[in-house]
Amino acid sequence: MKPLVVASLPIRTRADFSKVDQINSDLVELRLDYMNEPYVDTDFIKGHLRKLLVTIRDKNEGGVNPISDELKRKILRSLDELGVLYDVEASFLKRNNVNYKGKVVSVHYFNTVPNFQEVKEILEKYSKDAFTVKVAITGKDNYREFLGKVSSFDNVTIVPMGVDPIERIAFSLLNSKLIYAHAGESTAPGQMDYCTVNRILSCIFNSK
Ligand SMILES: O=C1C[C@@](O)(C(=O)O)C[C@@H](O)[C@@H]1O
Repeated sequence: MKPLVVASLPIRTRADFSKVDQINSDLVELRLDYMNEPYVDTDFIKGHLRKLLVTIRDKNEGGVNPISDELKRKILRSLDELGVLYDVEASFLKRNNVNYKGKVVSVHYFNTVPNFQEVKEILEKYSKDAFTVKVAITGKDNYREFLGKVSSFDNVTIVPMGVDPIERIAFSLLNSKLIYAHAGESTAPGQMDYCTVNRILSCIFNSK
């Protein structure tokens, strides 16, 4: 199945929200952790519900600015009331009671490839009810074999980080619900621009 293309967009100021309307991808990820004080424009969210994936990335999983669990919990709960898709780390869910059903549950390893059992437990716990469970891993050691094992699970999103961006296309064809790309400014190593991703996937899936 063709993966959904997520254009990841750093949001530093309220003016940055207006960039969403210029982006023609399946989803636009609003990286609110780029803001010093994350701000949710409720009217804007309501007007773009089906296009948005809101992320407030924990600093210890690649986030830019620190945010307290309390503030993040409050924002995620308000986003849940609006019915908008958001990303929440499995590690955050261990500490906080917020809804993950129909949301992106994520885990990120920027330095090493972890023990598979750790990720297997996350996949088994969340993949039934989440929108998808996303596993993002740095391109070191046995990361291909590791992500190959992740691809055998249902409802996963596979993100190899810091490698040739074409590998994201390859893994997305294996079995990945989402493929992350940039809209001019990368939010992680190894992203391709979303227009190129759209073009490549159209060639692959329109030719099938
Ligand atoms: O978790 C992910 C994946 C990502 O880290 C990437 O490697 O494309 C980019 C982040 O913005 C997103 O929240």
